[in-house]
Amino acid sequence: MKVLVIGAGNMGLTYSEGMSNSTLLGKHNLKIYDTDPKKIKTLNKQPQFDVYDNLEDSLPKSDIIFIAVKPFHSEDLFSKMKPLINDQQIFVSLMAGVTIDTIKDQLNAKKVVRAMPNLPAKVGKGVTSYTESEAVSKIELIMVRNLLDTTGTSIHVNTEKFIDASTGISGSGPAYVFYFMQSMLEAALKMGFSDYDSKVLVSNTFEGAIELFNQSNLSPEGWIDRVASKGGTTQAAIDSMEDNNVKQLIQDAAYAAFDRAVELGKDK
Ligand SMILES: NC(=O)C1=CN([C@@H]2O[C@H](COP(=O)(O)OP(=O)(O)OC[C@H]3O[C@@H](n4cnc5c(N)ncnc54)[C@H](O)[C@@H]3O)[C@@H](O)[C@H]2O)C=CC1
Ligand SMILES: O=C(O)[C@@H]1CCC=N1
Repeated sequence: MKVLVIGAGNMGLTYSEGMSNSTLLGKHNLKIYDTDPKKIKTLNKQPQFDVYDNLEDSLPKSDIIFIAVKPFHSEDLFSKMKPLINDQQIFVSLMAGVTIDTIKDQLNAKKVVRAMPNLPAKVGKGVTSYTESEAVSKIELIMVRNLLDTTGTSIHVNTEKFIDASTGISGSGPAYVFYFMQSMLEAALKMGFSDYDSKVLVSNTFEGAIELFNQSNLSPEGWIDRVASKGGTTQAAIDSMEDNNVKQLIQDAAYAAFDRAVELGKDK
């Protein structure tokens, strides 16, 4: 099985590293193609990848092709790929919004998997949702899933609506968590802690809370009850968030990302 990754940015490189560190692909079965000469130069120093600056030499002989460019680059890319592809190849798009129908039409491809990963894939803790076009067989889907899972875990969804929805939850989600972290860091700094101490307080609070959650069957609400004493400090904080409708605002944000994913698909 020969894999090509198109676009060596955050996501493309993360997947390339995940796949090359796994036992799924033998040596020289992972190719990376990018148009940025600086990226090519840096990547050429990494022996685990075969790096290409053109599609003619990299695309025709690949079995599974990951597409990890920004959505607005897809149209131009597809027009260049179109003459070089065949019906047996499987295209795995990591792009937000771009629909399977768009990929099938603009690329003239049959086998398409649309996936929505997230950035913790960089540390093997990613979560990816994925769905496929009719022409992708069960075995092919398992092969793709195994490749996706080299960066963490994945869930299969039956419709693309859930790819757009998961963009609003898990795809963009790490940024919401970082936003919360940034807010807590700024609060700690305002209270007079040093940069270093603020970071230790905030990062360990997040890490510890996630660990508690993962090691139990308790819901986040259940854990809030364990932290909060009646009439105490946590209750004061939670009351303040409830008064300010923070839960609703976070849900609105997730829906804004979901809506934007749908909109990106319509722009094409
Ligand atoms: N960054 C994230 O957290 C997530 C990103 N995504 C999706 O992944 C895709 C890539 O995002 P990032 O990796 O963050 O972008 P990025 O900007 O880090 O990487 C894109 C790469 O594509 C290359 N490129 C541009 N045009 C090209 C072309 N025609 N042929 C070959 N290479 C080309 C660029 O040189 C760059 O290296 C996007 O479509 C995004 O929607 C999905 C989920 C999470
Ligand atoms: O912001 C974006 O459009 C991409 C998709 C999910 C995370 N990053």
